[in-house]
Amino acid sequence: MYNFLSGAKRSSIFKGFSRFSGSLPVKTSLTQKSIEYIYRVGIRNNEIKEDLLSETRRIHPDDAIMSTDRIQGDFMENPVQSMNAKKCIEIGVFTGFSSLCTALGLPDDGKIFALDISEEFTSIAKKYWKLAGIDHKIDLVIAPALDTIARLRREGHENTFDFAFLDGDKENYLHYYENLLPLMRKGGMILVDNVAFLNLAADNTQNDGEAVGVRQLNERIGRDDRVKSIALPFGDGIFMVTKNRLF
Ligand SMILES: C[S@@+](CC[C@H](N)C(=O)[O-])C[C@H]1O[C@@H](n2cnc3c(N)ncnc32)[C@H](O)[C@@H]1O
Repeated sequence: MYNFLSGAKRSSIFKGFSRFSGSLPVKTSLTQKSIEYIYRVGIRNNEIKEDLLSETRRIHPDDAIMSTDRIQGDFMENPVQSMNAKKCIEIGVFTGFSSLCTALGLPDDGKIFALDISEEFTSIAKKYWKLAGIDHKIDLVIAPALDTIARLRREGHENTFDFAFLDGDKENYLHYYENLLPLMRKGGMILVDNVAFLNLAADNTQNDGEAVGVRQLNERIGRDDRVKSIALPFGDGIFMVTKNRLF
């Protein structure tokens, strides 16, 4: 028997939870308590992930906010594993949390090209990748990511990547996307972090380079017929983008 509360009780509980934003009906019934509950039951315990994030907070307290959200990290392991991804690329490594999550979804012979410019941040990454026993899956490249992507394209890697995670400097987001897409195989997936960019993307009065960069890419993806896409409202917002065809 269908028993999702009685009709009257259901409608009284949901009253006020369906909010309208312009012409978009947004059904959100989640209270803060429920969000915390979902995080509690939904995130799998992993000591190395927790240790990496707490060392990041201790050593880089002012930058620790850059780590990918804990639930997003666990989320990304799932498409990586279910699509049998083997060849991945990440732009923006920081202390290595998102690369660790991607690597945990890969088979033993999978590979991530992990791109960053900071030896200092990524020294923590290397320590935890080794502790997790996944360091052999990650090739760290310390150089401006646009240069590394251009080199990969020249060296014949176009149409070969299964999965990409875009989380680098936001001013360059649109350039990263346009240069990453040719590297992806048909059906390959790009996850783009920070769709909301700390609530600045939705505020058109915020015109610094990073907010503008994120906004430009969000609008580009939404109109791009080379891909399927959906933006998911958790963490700082994440765009899931799948390449439709070769071009
Ligand atoms: C938001 S953090 C990445 C967070 C990471 N995904 C994680 O889960 O911890 C952005 C990173 O981009 C790097 N970055 C900034 N400019 C870059 C560039 N031109 N090329 C490559 N990486 C860059 C920074 O050093 C920083 O580590």
